[in-house]
Amino acid sequence: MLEVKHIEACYGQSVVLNKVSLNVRPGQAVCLLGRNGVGKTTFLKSIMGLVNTPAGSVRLAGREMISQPTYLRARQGIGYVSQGRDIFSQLTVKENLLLGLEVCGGTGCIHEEIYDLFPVLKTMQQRKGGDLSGGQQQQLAIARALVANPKMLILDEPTEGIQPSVIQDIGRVIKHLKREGKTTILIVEQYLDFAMDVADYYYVMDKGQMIMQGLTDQLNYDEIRKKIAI
Ligand SMILES: Nc1ncnc2c1ncn2[C@@H]1O[C@H](COP(=O)(O)OP(=O)(O)OP(=O)(O)O)[C@@H](O)[C@H]1O
Repeated sequence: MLEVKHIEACYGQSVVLNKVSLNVRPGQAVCLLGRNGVGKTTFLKSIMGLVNTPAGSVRLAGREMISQPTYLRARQGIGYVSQGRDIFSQLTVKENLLLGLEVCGGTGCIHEEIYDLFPVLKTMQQRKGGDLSGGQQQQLAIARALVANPKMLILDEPTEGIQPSVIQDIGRVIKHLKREGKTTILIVEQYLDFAMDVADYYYVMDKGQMIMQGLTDQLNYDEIRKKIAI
């Protein structure tokens, strides 16, 4: 579904990613692990066209996207939930969700399934985004990405700073999406237990390069912990 090949990314003169490759097969959930500052967020931004990528290729369902602007990548089916969540604090929960439909030209509606996945959003539809807790904002950000039915959902550290019960809820949603088979998922995560619970395959990044990869059910916990420990 997603094939990233030999991608390079830089901020000005500073090269952050050096020929990084990663594949996510249709219906899979893949996690990208690594210490702080190794380039994980930059990698996701490269997929979305939010950083300068002088070399490499990003294909979604076989289609090259590397020269396309971010909005076209989103329109082709990538839902991206950034680390900061980017909730509009002065808009209501419902208005934030409606913005998710802009990806497909503002047409369509918020299907009941979204509220089934995140019941808290139904009860809080008229509340301002800024009044929600961090965990509720994270759920809103994921829901907003899902309203456009993305082929590929990309999550940047969805558990960061979030209480355990909400982490469990987010884990349940990811597993549900996998079971449904309609959405392929790529997650950057530092919380190893969560990543192993939801993902089928893992990559480990260090200093702008992939250093390990494999099936999560064959993963050696101690070895990985050493690679991602701060
Ligand atoms: N906008 C920017 N301008 C310049 N350098 C940046 C910018 N954003 C990130 N960097 C640098 O790029 C490198 C990789 O950062 P990145 O945020 O991709 O890492 P990360 O693995 O996602 O870390 P974290 O887990 O802390 O989010 C770091 O050295 C960082 O300082």
